[in-house]
Amino acid sequence: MFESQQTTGYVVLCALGLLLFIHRYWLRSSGNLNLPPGPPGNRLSVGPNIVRQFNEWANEYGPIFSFKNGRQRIVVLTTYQAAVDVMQKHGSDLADRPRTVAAGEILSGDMRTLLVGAGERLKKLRRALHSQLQASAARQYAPLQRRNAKDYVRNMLADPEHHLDHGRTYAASVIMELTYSKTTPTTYSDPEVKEVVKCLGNFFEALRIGRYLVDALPFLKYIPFGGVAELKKRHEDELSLFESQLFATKDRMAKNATQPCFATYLFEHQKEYELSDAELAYLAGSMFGAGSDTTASGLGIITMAAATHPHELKKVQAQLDEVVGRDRMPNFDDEPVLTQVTAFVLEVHRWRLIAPFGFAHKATKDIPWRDYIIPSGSIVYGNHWTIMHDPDVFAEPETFNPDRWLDEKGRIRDDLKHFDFGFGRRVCPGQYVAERSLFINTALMFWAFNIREDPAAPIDTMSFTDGSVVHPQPFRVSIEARNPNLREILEADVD
Ligand code: HEM
Repeated sequence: MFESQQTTGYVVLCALGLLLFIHRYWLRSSGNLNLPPGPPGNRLSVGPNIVRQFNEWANEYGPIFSFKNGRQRIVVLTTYQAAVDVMQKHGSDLADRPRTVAAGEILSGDMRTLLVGAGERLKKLRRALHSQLQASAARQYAPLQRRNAKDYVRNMLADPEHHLDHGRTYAASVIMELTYSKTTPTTYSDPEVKEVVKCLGNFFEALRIGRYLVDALPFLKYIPFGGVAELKKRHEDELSLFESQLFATKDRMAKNATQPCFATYLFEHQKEYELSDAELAYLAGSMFGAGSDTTASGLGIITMAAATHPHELKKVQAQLDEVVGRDRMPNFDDEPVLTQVTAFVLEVHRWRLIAPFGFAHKATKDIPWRDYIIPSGSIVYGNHWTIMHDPDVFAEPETFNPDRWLDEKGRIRDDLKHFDFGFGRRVCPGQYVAERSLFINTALMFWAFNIREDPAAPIDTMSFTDGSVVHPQPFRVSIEARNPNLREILEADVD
């Protein structure tokens, strides 16, 4: 009896599956799978504030919308489920990047990982990155991350007004040491760092839609005047900067005067990866662009969230007091039990996105989703902001609520994800290093300080810079040590 019921169940399921398949096949073959809905006409420019525009269209058109930008079709996914179904499950069909002539081909000589299209070169670059940044490798940076996080605490204690700059200093120092084994103190005013930051500014400028005519008229690439000449010059300057940093490390290697780092690893494995000197220089050089700016922004948002949500800060501090106590500072070994710290950071990733509309992927196959088709060749964005504010998954999405990341036993939920690090095959390779940076700084900062909003200067938590990676606009906070012996404990602490 039970067996026959089970068999009938299977038959019904198979029949339903077959019907669905036939329906899809019929829709596709009859050309009836629709293009996703979207604003009419040709949107040659989506306006200066892409985040706002994408959010408005998400409200109007729902989980998926599309529009034409010149000859290019752009498709945007706006809900959590759409992101899982398309960006994650079709990761291999979306591993490519759209062509960017100004930023990718000319300025970066087609060597900046972020913009390299799918293919052999990308595989080699990502393999090299992965070997040094994957979860197990990321653990080796614990001492350097914690040492710099303590400097962050020291800087906050001495000069709370410049808290955003201290976040930048932390992020720059960690990346410079991890990449080139640079151990001399790093600040944003260092000439070397200033040069790298200038290159990063040039890069984001070149990425801006409509900034360079050559993106609309690629043949201009071969006529080196005006914008193209400027981009070529910037490429030469950038390459020579990245090469000088890389070869300085090689010189130190020859003198046995360097610690192992990403650059030394690259030289030792250059033959295996079959990468040229210029490719190595870019691979190492663009770590700063990808890893420093983003991490610094994350630290700023954490301070913003703490100052504007005192109740949530207190909850984290209560756990810190219980697990760590007041006589020593937290460390990475405490991480598994400091679930409130992890939940706070996860909620920061959801609440205010560091890369709010994500980075462009390119479809290399037709991708069906529900009754729609994402045509091969489309540029596809998973809109991080709306995905992480999807009310079907995150109740009251505007509310900063770290508890949503915890299960009933207070453990971190494993059925929920944030997409601040992107998707599928192009997911951020630095995510483990970044997560550990945000964890240790949050643990140390919240252990050390009460962070408060200054009632005379209320914080606008929606006030951010524009761009692919955004930063909080400057805001004031009051920072007060929780322990009168903070300085002594800091000095006595050894890694
Ligand atoms: C909180 C900090 C960070 C955030 C929010 C972040 C976010 C992202 C995002 C959204 C992408 C693009 C993913 C996509 O296309 O779907 C990306 C790519 C990348 N990130 Fe990160 N990132 C962070 C930190 C780092 C760090 C610390 C490093 C290096 C140490 C790093 C290295 C890279 C690289 C090399 C890429 C290009 C990968 C590719 O295009 O294949 N990132 N990151």
